[in-house]
Amino acid sequence: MTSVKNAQDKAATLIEALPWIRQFEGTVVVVKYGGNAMINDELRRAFAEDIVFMHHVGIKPVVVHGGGPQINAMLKRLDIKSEFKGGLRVTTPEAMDVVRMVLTGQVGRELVGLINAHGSYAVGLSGEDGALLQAQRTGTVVDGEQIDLGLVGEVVGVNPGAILDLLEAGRIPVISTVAPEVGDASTVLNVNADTAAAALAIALDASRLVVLTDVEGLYSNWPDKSSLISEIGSSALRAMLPELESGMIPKMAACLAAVDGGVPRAAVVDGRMAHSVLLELMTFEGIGTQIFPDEDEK
Ligand SMILES: Nc1ncnc2c1ncn2[C@@H]1O[C@H](COP(=O)(O)OP(=O)(O)O)[C@@H](O)[C@H]1O
Ligand SMILES: CC(=O)N[C@@H](CCC(=O)OP(=O)(O)O)C(=O)O
Repeated sequence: MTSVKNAQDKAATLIEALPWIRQFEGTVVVVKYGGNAMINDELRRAFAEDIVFMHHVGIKPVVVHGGGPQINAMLKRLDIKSEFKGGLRVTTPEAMDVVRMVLTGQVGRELVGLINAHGSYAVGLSGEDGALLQAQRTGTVVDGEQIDLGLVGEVVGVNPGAILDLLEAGRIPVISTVAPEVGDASTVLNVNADTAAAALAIALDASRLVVLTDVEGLYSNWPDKSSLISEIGSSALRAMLPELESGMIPKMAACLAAVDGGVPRAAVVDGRMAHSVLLELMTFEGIGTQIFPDEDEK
């Protein structure tokens, strides 16, 4: 009897996914995989399974990855100092070489390998390939003071041609977020992966931006973990932005930019939970924090 009940539960779970599969079929979903969410092999494998599952039900996943902790580890090994201001890494030319090497040569390669354990789907590329991203140097403001971040860029242009070609060919693009500087393609800039994922989601007309990180979502009263916000409209989030700290600043600014730019929903979910991408996309409740445009306010 138990096994029949188990089988029925499994069938119910599959059926729950049906309206979502219908809704997202044929659409682009940009999934940002944060370095802090790449905790162990089991979770990384579950992430790759979610992406391959999406591909097989007719969704077009585009993976944009981070790798902040992995960059930190390599900088430490090489004895290069690095600090964050306003959630962004102050990037010297020496650090930039490491950022590019780790994101494109290490983290991106590993993700491609994990996805391709299921078949030859994933193709890795960076913002430099096919002039995918163009970036402009940017600073940040901390406590009212303008800070120079060095070789850090914000995305000012996206050439989605290379991605669209890959999607058309049935591939899964895996993107690392270093980008040539506008007007000087020989200089590469370090772009925060959340920022880049939002720009790509807008340019690709994505139906969702899903951001995996190492917290359940956005807390209204960080670090009080009882204050998880399950959904928030764009104006309310805009009002919260000046209060946010560290990595949540670029993350929430990116979700807001995506929704303002026409992406119907952005969500921040807990990448420490296996299959968080599918749970967010394919269940009625979703998980984490979902950001919606003001006009959808109930
Ligand atoms: N209001 C908040 N709600 C949730 N997390 C917050 C908040 N403010 C700051 N944080 C911090 O932001 C971190 C996520 O950003 P970050 O470390 O850059 O993640 P990732 O590597 O996934 O991009 C969380 O681990 C948490 O320490
Ligand atoms: C400018 C800037 O801060 N760039 C990030 C790029 C990687 C990233 O965004 O990684 P996560 O998503 O894991 O945080 C950095 O150097 O760490």
